[in-house]
Amino acid sequence: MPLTELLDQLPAELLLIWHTHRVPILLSAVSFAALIHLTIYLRTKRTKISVSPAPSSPIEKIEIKLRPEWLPENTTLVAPELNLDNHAEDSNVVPEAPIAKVKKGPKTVKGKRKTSKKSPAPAPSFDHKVDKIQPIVFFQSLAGTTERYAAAFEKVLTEWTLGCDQASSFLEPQLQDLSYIEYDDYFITPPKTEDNIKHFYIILIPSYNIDTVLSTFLENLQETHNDFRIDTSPLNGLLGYSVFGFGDKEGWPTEEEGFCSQAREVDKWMARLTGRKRAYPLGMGDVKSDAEERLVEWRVGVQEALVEIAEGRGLGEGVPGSGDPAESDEEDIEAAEDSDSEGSNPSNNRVKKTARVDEIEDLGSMVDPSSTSSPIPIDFTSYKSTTKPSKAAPAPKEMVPTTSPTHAALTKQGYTIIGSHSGVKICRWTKSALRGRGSCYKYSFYGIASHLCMEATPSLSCSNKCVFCWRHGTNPVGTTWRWVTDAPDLIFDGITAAHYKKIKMMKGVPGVRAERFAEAMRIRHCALSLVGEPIFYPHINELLSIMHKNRISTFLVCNAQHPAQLASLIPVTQLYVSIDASNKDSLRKIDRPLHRDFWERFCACLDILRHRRFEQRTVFRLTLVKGFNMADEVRGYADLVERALPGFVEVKGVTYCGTSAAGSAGLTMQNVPFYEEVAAFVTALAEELRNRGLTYGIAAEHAHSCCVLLADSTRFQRDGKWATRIDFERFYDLYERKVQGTRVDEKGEVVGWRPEDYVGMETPEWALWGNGGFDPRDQRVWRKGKGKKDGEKEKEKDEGEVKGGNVRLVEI
Ligand SMILES: Cc1cc2nc3c(=O)[nH]c(=O)nc-3n(C[C@H](O)[C@H](O)[C@H](O)COP(=O)(O)O)c2cc1C
Ligand code: SF4
Repeated sequence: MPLTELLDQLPAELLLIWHTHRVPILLSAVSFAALIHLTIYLRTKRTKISVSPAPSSPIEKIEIKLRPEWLPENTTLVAPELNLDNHAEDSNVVPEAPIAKVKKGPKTVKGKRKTSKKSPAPAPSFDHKVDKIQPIVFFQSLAGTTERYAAAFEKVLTEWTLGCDQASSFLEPQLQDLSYIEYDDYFITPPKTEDNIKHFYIILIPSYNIDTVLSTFLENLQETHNDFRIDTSPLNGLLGYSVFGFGDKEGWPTEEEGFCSQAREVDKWMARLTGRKRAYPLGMGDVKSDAEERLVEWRVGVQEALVEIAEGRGLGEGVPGSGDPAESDEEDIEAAEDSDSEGSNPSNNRVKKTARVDEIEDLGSMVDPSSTSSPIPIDFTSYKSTTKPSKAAPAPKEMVPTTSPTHAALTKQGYTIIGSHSGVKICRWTKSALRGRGSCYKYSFYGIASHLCMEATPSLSCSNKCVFCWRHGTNPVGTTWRWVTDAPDLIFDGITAAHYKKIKMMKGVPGVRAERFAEAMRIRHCALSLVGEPIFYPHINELLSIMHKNRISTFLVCNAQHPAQLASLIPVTQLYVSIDASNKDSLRKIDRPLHRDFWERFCACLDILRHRRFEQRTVFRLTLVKGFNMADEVRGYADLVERALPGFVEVKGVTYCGTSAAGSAGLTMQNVPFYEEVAAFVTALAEELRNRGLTYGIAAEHAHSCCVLLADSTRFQRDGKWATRIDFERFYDLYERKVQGTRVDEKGEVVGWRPEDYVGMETPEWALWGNGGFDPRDQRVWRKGKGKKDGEKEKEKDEGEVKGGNVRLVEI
């Protein structure tokens, strides 16, 4: 057949083939495509796994996302600096560039469609023959005070409901922590239960003039009220409610100055959400004076209101639910506007209803751009007003003014306050070393002689309220830097001068050794761990540079709550992160963080530490508190070690100060672990890490301060012997680029130094695990009643000074 004829017939032939074999052809094509897809997928997965190099490799790339809300406020750290490249040397990380702090986008509220503003849901009638009252005691607590009051309150209320004449009308009161419940289950409508169960809300809350979980609760209440799809009074189905606030008159003497401000806000929003079903007036108590008394008074009033309801008389005259018409919504708005203009909590700004139209048009600029691809949630509930001109920001205040009670309390405890936010204190180990009675564990592990060490902080404020913090109740707390800021050189001059002054005062103390006294007049080390959070200070990098320039080593401890600042930190001699718990729940209980997203912040800090391990010595500091963070947490801690791969893990038993602050945090001597218990914990942790193929071993101990050191044996051993000590001079030389480091990039070019570049001498024999950790050249002094017992492993659970009957243990 000629070619032209063949070509003419080709389309018809192909069509015939297609019609005859189309099913197998299609199936083969689909299978082929699936095979290719699967291959690509598996290859990608394998590639991801193999990207993670061995722990000590200096070419690991990790991506750490710094959320916009983590960017510090009122500091000199600006967005472009906030990446992991901001070191004294080059870095190999590709961080996600943080975006400027953005306005919070509107929240999506799930709820039923609003029927009509003018037709609130029918109020529940209470038939005392068949209906039951379910009281729910809600509380929120950051530092534990309200939680304790709420638990006691619920107990007394339960006894009362069981014993009162109307007992048959009451179900057992429930206690609910607002931190754990789903707001939507309770604060959009009353809980769904059997028809004859009617709810009564009792709310106990403290007040915080900073952004905390309480702000979230308040925002939720007002957003629910403002959501046009939800009835303005969706909690009208409640029998009633009442709120009690705990505040502090010492700091916030009057309501105008903020006393119980958030309790007042909650009461206001609950009035709106319930259609004014305030069963008993808002109660308020000052935790430092009359809280107990006020709470009892208020409870009696609430009980009387409950009796009225149980006996079918409702909430009394003039209150909706008793037949009197609800106050109009307009009045409601007016009242809210008034209270706004009176300067209520700035975190609780609302959208005025009259501003709604503008806001709908404005929404485009407020919605998170990432959400625009998905179906746009209908949401006009933002509480941040865009129409109201913002008031000028108040001038910053001093963190610890000289006239404040905090200043007086800290000074009494031996701190010298420098400027208005820095502090220095001579620690007991410095005194001990001056007298030849031994240095702290930092000497055994790293070679820091305590008489050459200064303990200081540039920020007395902290964003946690750890249960074991012995400065508790005296140091200020806060989530953002909002204070007058002192210059770093002034702080440096101030703390060093104060330290020397304190050393000089030791001149006449019996036992002080002349040579050590002379040596102490030249500070060699600074432990930035005294109190508060050093990286909170906006100019921390400048302060660190001054120290390094003066050849003072820096041991900086941070609480893993400020990832942006941690990412921006220049290298320090040894970087610590406090690891106070192995999981979110436990961390919340023990650190009582003020940040809502504390766990995400914590995890981000671990990732930053993982990256930092290539350029400086990184340390996990675990503080073991029996009953809080020890039992069954070994695997959890091992997970965290595996995540951050620190060079060292210091495990320390908590030190106890028998102050009322510790007691009120629920801490007693029973929470202090014995040294054997700490040692057993460390042994179990080391085994768990070994089982995971991680190269940690127990390097050293300082039984005297109940502290054990785990270290990465691939990095801190020399010829099979532990070398945990530091070559400080070499660190400064590396820092000043007088000598070259050995950290290389992917191309093999030197980009900086590694912790291995300033490893010092071998760990001395007496400091090794099993040898106790006390330098034989020093004289060991036993406190009264604590003589040396058989064997070195006696129960050294309360080393410290005895002051006024209280055991005060001093950690550094
Ligand atoms: C950072 C901070 C801010 C506070 N702000 C206020 C305030 O604005 N008004 C007030 O009355 N009390 C304020 N207080 C006092 C607390 O409300 C009070 O200590 C309360 O007992 C804390 O309760 P909690 O332990 O259950 O968290 C504040 C306390 C702190 C630590
Ligand atoms: S992080 Fe430190 S200063 Fe802050 S509360 Fe905890 S122990 Fe105290």
